[in-house]
Amino acid sequence: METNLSISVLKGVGEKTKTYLNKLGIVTIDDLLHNYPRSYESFSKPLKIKDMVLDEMNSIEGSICASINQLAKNKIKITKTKVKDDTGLINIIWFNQLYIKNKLNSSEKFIFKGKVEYKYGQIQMLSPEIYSVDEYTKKTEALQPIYSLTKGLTQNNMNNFVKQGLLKTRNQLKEFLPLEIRTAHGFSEYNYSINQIHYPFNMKTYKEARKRLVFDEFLLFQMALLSLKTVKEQDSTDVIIKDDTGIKDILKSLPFELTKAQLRVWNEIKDDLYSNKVMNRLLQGDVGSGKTIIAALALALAAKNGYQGTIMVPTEVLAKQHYISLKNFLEPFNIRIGLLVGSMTLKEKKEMYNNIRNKEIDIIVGTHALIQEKVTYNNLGLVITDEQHRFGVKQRETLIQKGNNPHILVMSATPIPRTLALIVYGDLDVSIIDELPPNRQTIKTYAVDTSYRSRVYSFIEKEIQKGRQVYIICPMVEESEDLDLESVVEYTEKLKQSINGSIKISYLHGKMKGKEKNEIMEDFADNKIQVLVSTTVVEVGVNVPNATIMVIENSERFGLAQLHQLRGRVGRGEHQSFCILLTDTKNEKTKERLDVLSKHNNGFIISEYDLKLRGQGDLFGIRQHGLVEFKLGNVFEDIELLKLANSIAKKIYTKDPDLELEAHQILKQRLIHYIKSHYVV
Ligand SMILES: Nc1ncnc2c1ncn2[C@@H]1O[C@H](COP(=O)(O)OP(=O)(O)OP(=O)(O)O)[C@@H](O)[C@H]1O
Repeated sequence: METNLSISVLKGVGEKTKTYLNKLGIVTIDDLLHNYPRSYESFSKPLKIKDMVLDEMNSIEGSICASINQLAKNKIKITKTKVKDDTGLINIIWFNQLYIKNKLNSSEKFIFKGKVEYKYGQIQMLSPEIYSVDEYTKKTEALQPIYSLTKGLTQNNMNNFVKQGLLKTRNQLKEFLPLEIRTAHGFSEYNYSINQIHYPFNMKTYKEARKRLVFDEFLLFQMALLSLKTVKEQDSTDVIIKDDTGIKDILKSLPFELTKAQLRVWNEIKDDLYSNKVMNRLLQGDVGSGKTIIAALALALAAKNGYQGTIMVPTEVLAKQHYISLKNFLEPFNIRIGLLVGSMTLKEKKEMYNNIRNKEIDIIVGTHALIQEKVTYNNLGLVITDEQHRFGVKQRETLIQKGNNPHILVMSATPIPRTLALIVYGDLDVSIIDELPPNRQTIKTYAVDTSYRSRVYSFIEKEIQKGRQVYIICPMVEESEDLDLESVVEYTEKLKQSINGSIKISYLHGKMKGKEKNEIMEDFADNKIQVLVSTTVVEVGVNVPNATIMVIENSERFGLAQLHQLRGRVGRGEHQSFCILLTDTKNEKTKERLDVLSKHNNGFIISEYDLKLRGQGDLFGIRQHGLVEFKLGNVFEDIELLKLANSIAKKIYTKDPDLELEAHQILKQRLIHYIKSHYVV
């Protein structure tokens, strides 16, 4: 059975439904079967009649006392039944289903599942489902899937499609885990697991299925990572870095001293660069901890030793900002910096390509534009990617390929525990900047409801009078039809009416052209714009130390890690900064989340809370940051399985580097499919 058949082969999937399913990432039967339930519900044990809860769904077990069929005045056919157990009696009513009366044999017991209401002066159950005792007992053990939906789809639709999918592929999915691994670690069979993850017989079979499928996800991910990784930790490099004399002068020229944590990390990086092995290091640091200067020093060291270096960042705004910082830090020391981003004109780009090729530039800062075919580097010795989880692994690889075993530094502001980082990022060494520069004041954070908005605006006016600047974050770009969310464009208009007319306000969002965005950010950096209303495009790494207020509208929409990142845009200078989280949420969990932010400023602590507060599979921003997408696996809770997958992936490659053994053929096919669907640039 070909599981990559289109979902259109299923009954009930027409063009419209197909687009709805596509929205959920479901294109083939294979996708459908790997679209696991979001959660499950099970049938609860039947209650005694006296314990029924009014206005809720109840299940009761009882026998029939009497049943009659009647015709009501409005011609509706009614079946009325009295059911009793040892605690009481209840009336049950069905409409237009006269056949039910014959079904209800008075010598048998039945289970009735339905809503109990007080109507016409008595308690009654309306149109319940009817089960035999045996049937119902089975249901209490089984788990019913609940799927994520999109507009146009119902749980019934999804159930129907998945059931058809399972029927079509019945026990013919190709098992790809070698038998040896399955038996050694007690993993259940593939077909069984897929069936059980959708319709578990009971909790035990669900757990078995989940364990197997989580392992699958982790194994494929680890194997993909290893297969894409052409540069291994142990590889030697021809990049020779010996002389750091120039660096001492740069350090002396800085307007600040490096913190202890920065110094430690800088030494770790320097040691790597001095060794004859390729550096493969992850640099983690909380927001505002000062990663940029470390990157600048590493690039300068490479340049002073005759090598080109690049730094690839996810947005043009950030590229421009890094370009300016690096110029300030390094140009006085005869290090030439260039910028390469998509929005440059063809002429500008061509000129930059030439400069790079002829080594008239030492350090190139840019976005994806850096990995274009036309870019030929001249002695590329160091590749830095900032916020790399926004890039596919493949993109990082493409850049590395353009050098001759260059050193690699990956920078990230998403705090994750060290053991996890090691696995999730492959075998990178990890350096952590766990200290903020001195004289930073804690950002005062408040979660308030929208009735405070006008007070917030007065506060904004006061800070602006003092010369400071403000960010306001809204979740949407344009007015949205079905959600009551603030949109950037509308909001800016409203804001202009609500605050002092002389305040300069502008907006920024991801759909604007690169050039336009750069101009706005430059104006904001130069204090030509005082209030910037923006979507989360400012989230990653924007550095305007004069900004002291961060207002986040609809803050309930964001995860903790993202809120922490957003808040990190203020408090980057000497002035006291504030973060105001506006929300009208009544949800206790959300309030708790916002409360964590009000109490804590340290990203590592916040990430631990995030883990505790969020449920399974929805961990602190990893998914939201696109770091790694696991459908079932939770890299924290399933860490043992992740470690196992890591070691088994390595074993498989050691034994069979090109996956040529017979026992690995189906695994290889599955892996190719996985890589194609996850990592194609
Ligand atoms: N040791 C230091 N002492 C004082 N200021 C510092 C120090 N190191 C960096 N800074 C300043 O702190 C600010 C934040 O630094 P940087 O932009 O490098 O942070 P970051 O780690 O990249 O943060 P983010 O992840 O939020 O982008 C900058 O204005 C920088 O000049």
